[in-house]
Amino acid sequence: MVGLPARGKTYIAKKLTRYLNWIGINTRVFNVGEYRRRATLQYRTHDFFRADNKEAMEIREKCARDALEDVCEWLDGGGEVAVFDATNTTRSRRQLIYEFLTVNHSYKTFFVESVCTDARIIEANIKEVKVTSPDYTGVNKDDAVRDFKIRIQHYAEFYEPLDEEHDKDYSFIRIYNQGEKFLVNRVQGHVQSRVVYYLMNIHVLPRTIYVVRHGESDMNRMGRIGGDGDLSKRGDQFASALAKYVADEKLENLRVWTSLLKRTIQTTVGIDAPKEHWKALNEIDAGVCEGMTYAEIQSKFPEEFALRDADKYHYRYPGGESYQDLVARLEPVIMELERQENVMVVCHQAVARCLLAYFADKDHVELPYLNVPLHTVVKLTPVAYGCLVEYISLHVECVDTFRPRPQVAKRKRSSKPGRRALMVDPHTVYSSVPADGLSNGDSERHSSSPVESLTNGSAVASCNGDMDGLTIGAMCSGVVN
Ligand SMILES: O=P(O)(O)OC[C@H]1O[C@@](CO)(OP(=O)(O)O)[C@@H](O)[C@@H]1O
Repeated sequence: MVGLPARGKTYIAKKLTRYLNWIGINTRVFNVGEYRRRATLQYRTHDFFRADNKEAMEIREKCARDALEDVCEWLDGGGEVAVFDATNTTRSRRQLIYEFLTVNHSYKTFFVESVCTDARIIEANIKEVKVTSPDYTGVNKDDAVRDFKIRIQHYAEFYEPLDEEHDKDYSFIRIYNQGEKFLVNRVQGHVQSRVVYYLMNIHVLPRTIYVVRHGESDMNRMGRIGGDGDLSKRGDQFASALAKYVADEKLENLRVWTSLLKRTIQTTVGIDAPKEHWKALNEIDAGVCEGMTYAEIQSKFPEEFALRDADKYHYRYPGGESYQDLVARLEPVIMELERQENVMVVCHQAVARCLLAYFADKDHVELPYLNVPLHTVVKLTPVAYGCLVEYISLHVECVDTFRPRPQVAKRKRSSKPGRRALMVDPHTVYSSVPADGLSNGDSERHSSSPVESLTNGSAVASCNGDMDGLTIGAMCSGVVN
């Protein structure tokens, strides 16, 4: 990152990192401010940032070098992208970065500069995020704003922006006033071009995104997966409740997106807003298992069933898709969502999980077990460095289609290279979702053993998904080595 303080660098760094991780590129932010805070501990005024403060300058240099060492260690250990979040406002600092990472370690360096000349944006940024920074713990808000503005001046005295002449050999993007215009130079390779495309699509205007599953379907009531069934009577009631909810929210220029499947289109009939239907929003394709209950899959394809339980994110149904495939299919949807303002996406269980994982920064282990109940609106509101996630039940009864992370999952080393050796008990009994009322997770699985040990000595702790009303943070995060 490059740019004066309060130019949204950390916002960009975190958002980009969330996106790259979601598409499967292992990415991490290294924030030099955190190294500085660890090194200095006590509160520092703007004096600390004066270029003639020799002692402070040495500390700042050391922090940057330490962070760069950590970047290298992390990339050497299998990390794919490191976002080096600091001001990096001088040519000498950028040269140090380039020499360290590209010349000495052969990693590609790509600079992302945020240039901001709009005083209102800077003021808003200072007030929204800077005064609550740990640098100003216990400091009065006005004093913090005043101090921070002087800190910016100290940086501004020595600021050398990236420019086409001096920096023509570097790969970089300059973003002006949060996306008003861009200058892109020497993009090298696939990752950089995806980064550029992403950064050119995001915006910071306030808006709300709603992710909703279709109303309960006849297939849901029978506990059958996939297919293209109609809504049940209760599903229709939810459709009416949703139309009322949308009308009450009084959103400007709301757009409604559905999949091409009947149950999502039927759910939106009463909503008074322009609608678009995306094939990319169709539910995960369960291949040969389409239309079956989990119990039927388990009895007809016990090995497949066990494989899915062992690694639900990567498991691909024969003739169908995996969650990983689904994320790839949904990337254009995410990109378009980033470009839009208020949008309601009416979709399906697996699709909703993938979209929510992006917004709430959930990893591949948690993603396929996020609990997204039917007849519930998930409301996403962007806040400083992330997203507020609210679950709003519209109080229309429905079945529970959530199948918790299985309790029984053993692995042992394979004797045949390349073939995953699994010891998931394919005989654990499943019952289908009851057709006559609200089910809880208990109705679905009756398993025997609570925790299984792995052959390498560590354990997989099982846990059930849970929702705490406001966030989807309390989900499973078991680690499988
Ligand atoms: O990945 P799992 O947990 O099986 O959930 C996906 C399943 O959810 C279901 C319901 O069980 O989605 P949907 O919301 O479209 O009805 C199935 O169609 C789909 O296969």
